[in-house]
Amino acid sequence: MSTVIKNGTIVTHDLTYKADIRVEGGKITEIGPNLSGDSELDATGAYVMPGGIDPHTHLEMPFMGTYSTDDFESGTRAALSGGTTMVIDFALPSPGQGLLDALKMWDNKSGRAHCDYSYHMAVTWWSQQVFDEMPEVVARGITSFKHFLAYKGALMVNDDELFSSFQRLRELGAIAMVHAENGDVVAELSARLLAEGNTGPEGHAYSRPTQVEGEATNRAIMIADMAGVPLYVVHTSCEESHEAIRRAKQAGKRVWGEPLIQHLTLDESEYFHPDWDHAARRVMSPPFRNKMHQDSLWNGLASGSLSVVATDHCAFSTDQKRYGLGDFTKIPNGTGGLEDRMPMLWTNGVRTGRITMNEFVAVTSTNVAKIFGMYPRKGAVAVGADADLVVWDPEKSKTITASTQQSAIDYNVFEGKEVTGLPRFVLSRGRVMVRDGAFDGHEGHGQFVARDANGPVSQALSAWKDLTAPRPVQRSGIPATGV
Ligand SMILES: NC(=O)NCCC(=O)O
Ligand SMILES: [Zn+2]
Ligand SMILES: [Zn+2]
Repeated sequence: MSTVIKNGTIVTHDLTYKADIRVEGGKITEIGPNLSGDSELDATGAYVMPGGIDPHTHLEMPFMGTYSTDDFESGTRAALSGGTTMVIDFALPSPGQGLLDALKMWDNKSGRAHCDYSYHMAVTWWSQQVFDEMPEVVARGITSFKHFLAYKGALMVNDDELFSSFQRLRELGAIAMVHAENGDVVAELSARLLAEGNTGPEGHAYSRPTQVEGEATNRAIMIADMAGVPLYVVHTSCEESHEAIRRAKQAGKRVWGEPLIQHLTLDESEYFHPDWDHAARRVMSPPFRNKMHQDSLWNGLASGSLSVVATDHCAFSTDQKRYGLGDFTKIPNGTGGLEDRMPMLWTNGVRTGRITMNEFVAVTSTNVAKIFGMYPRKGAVAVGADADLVVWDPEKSKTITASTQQSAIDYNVFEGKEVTGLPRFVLSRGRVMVRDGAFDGHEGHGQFVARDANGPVSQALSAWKDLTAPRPVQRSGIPATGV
């Protein structure tokens, strides 16, 4: 059975052209004019793009005494409804828990996914066991490892652990990832703010100024460079962090930055809202920033110093947020966004001229696939690629509201925002999951995607580090050892 997407304009990260696409057996089998097939999807007036890939989600994640509410079922339903056809979630061992044990837990949850998925592994503690289990994790196609420099006393690792882990990742050809906020400083500032009576959600923003992010980003970049491993900085929210990434890139270091759609489009005024629930629902780390920082992030996407737009989807209900009434440090950190990332980025990025359509495809899909070792199977409109495709109607509009969303939580941080640019059809390995805007998915359709280690960037960096590694100077006439 073949499906043909007809009369659309294909938009990839580097090309825009008119052609039809034939899909068969879950793959793209032909691209060209005047194709026909067993069934047809009309893409007249629409763009046909690689489905979005969100490289940063936390579905049913144990965190801050609870579990994030969206699981692999509701989370991937939300993803597909917004044009995202793959997510990479974080397998998160509790400190003391083995990596392989955590993977089993994530495998038990992900069977309900509607779309394809992969995992990053989190390194939340360091030991011989973690060191020994890393090769098996990489062999299973989980080739990126996240480290938290924040969340002191919970998930945070120290610099010696970070350096040990980064060196191991270099040996394995894996990618290092970092949540870059200085957890020691955040803990001190939080204690002081609480003691001074700053107990509300705005205290969360006060406790995490941009300096804590800039410092930690710079530190992680330098440690990664000394270890010789490529580094991916998650949720880059401010100029200080972006500046560190920009500077590192200019100096030839291998680093990528990932702004979130929330940081691009929402600002810190949310935390000063008179309604406690409104403010607490927006508590995430790092917090939202001001317009200057937002401009920096947009400019980074346009110039290429920032590479990906993600969501960090980690959705907690209002009741869960209320764990933090009277103490902002107990508000579960995280916001949703999976259904809204693509329409919000299109509306605020492409329609305003901040980024091009091709840049949109790059930062929502292709760059993710390249960085994380699954290109061109994912992130491409090419013969042989998985038929993860979105037929994007640039004129279709809606107002975002929790009452019609797929996410299981009771609010939406983008409530009331008008978006123009929405999926008409979304295909996951050829199966139509969204039809004329209506969800028509299938629980359990999603498959795990094993990713490659030792990508071109890892190879190049390793070769350069080997070439420039310290070597003893060979001197004649002087004994090599003392007498
Ligand atoms: N970002 C956030 O506030 N929650 C999710 C966990 C993380 O990525 O730090
Ligand atoms: Zn994080
Ligand atoms: Zn996260």
